Amino acid sequence: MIKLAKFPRDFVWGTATSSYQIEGAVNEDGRTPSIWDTFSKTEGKTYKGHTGDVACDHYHRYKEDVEILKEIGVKAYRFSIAWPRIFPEEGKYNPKGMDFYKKLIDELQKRDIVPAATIYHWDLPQWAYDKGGGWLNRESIKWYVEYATKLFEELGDAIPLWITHNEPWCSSILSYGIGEHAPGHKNYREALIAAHHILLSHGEAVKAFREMNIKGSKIGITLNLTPAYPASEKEEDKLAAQYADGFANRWFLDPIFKGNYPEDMMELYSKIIGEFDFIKEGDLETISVPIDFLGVNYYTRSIVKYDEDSMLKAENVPGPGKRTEMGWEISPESLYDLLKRLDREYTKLPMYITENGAAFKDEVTEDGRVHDDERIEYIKEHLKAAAKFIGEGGNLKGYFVWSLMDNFEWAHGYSKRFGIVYVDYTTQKRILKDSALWYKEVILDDGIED
Ligand SMILES: OC[C@@H]1[C@@H](O)[C@H](O)[C@@H](O)c2nc(CNc3ccccc3)cn21
Repeated sequence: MIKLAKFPRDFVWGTATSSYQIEGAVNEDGRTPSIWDTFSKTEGKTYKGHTGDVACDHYHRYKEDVEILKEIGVKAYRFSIAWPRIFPEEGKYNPKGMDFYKKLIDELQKRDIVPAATIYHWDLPQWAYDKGGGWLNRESIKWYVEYATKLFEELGDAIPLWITHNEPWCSSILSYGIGEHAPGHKNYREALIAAHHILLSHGEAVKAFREMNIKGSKIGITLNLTPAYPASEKEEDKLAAQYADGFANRWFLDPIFKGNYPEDMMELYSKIIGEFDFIKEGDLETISVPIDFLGVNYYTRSIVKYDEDSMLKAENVPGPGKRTEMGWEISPESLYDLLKRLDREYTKLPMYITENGAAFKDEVTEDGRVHDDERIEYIKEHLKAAAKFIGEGGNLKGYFVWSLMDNFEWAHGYSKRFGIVYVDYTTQKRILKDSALWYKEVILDDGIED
């Protein structure tokens, strides 16, 4: 069999999850509610009122799940830490909450699996929201740094890859502006204030991490990035794509890597939100403190045409490609374009694809298996794009499939399955899908065969 794409021997093959989506045990060992506990229990916010109360019961089944990671042969496992387990109340550290993560890390280390920890993957403690709206309150930076510092103290060098935030775009724009995610606000000025405070909290945590001089550990941030393409060669469609790119990507990439918000978006947004009085002297220096790597979450691209009436002057146009169960166009070539653009315009730092994957209609067939050929195809095509970038000298160091297992898909509840491992939520039985068996071979070969 010829190899379609070969990866470096030290390429980091992983899978990813997040705390609220898999753990369950929402009232156990001192954990208090997060904004997602509140949001998911609010009428109409999630599919059929689904919540993370039980999820994949990973809090109790973590040993079995780490054994599955070993069976698949991953080199690294990206998970997130639930802030409400660590600080159930402001200023009140909960060692029992930390103990869970120490046990999880211990299981990973026993199997030579590298832990990659996301400090914040959207489960803000409800107490923080109750004090001035969570990320709307500039005090959230202090609360976050206290939380992150405790993690560095307790887990420090046991975690080689620290990720400050998962997708600030989602925890701000989607959550305070569009309202699809917790806390469900629909106020664009609030969204930009939240984004600013989240980015500031990132910078302050990196500074705290540097002061602690944690040997062998690296720190970065994960951004969800969606390349925007014009629907035609018309100048107005190109302008629409510029604004769509600013909305999704540059509003976060520029402050982190260039130390400023993009001028064109500042001008556009000022007409909507008024003064940027929440940006203080020195903030952009803090946000742009040097990091060690960039995490890239890639799923799909956008194609836009000019729309005078929309805030962004852009209207999405459906692409020609096949779609996943989320309705997202499958566009592996756009991942290559994205990686090349990041390398060209933003950073030569190591990058990790910290999430890439797809939801498809998965079912357990008579043979007790899940033949998810579409997911194999999706991952294969995106790995080929990644290999092409590496082959051209691109500094891509790893790839984490989203997700290890089916889990709570936010507003979609359990209706969308992203896992390479199937979860039967009535029995909590795990079944390795064909994609997990295929990924195992890719990892063994450090490459893809057709
Ligand atoms: O939707 C799949 C995953 C989700 O389960 C992860 O928790 C999250 O990190 C994640 N981010 C994206 C891409 N961004 C996005 C865009 C619109 C809505 C929700 C997420 C996809 N995903």
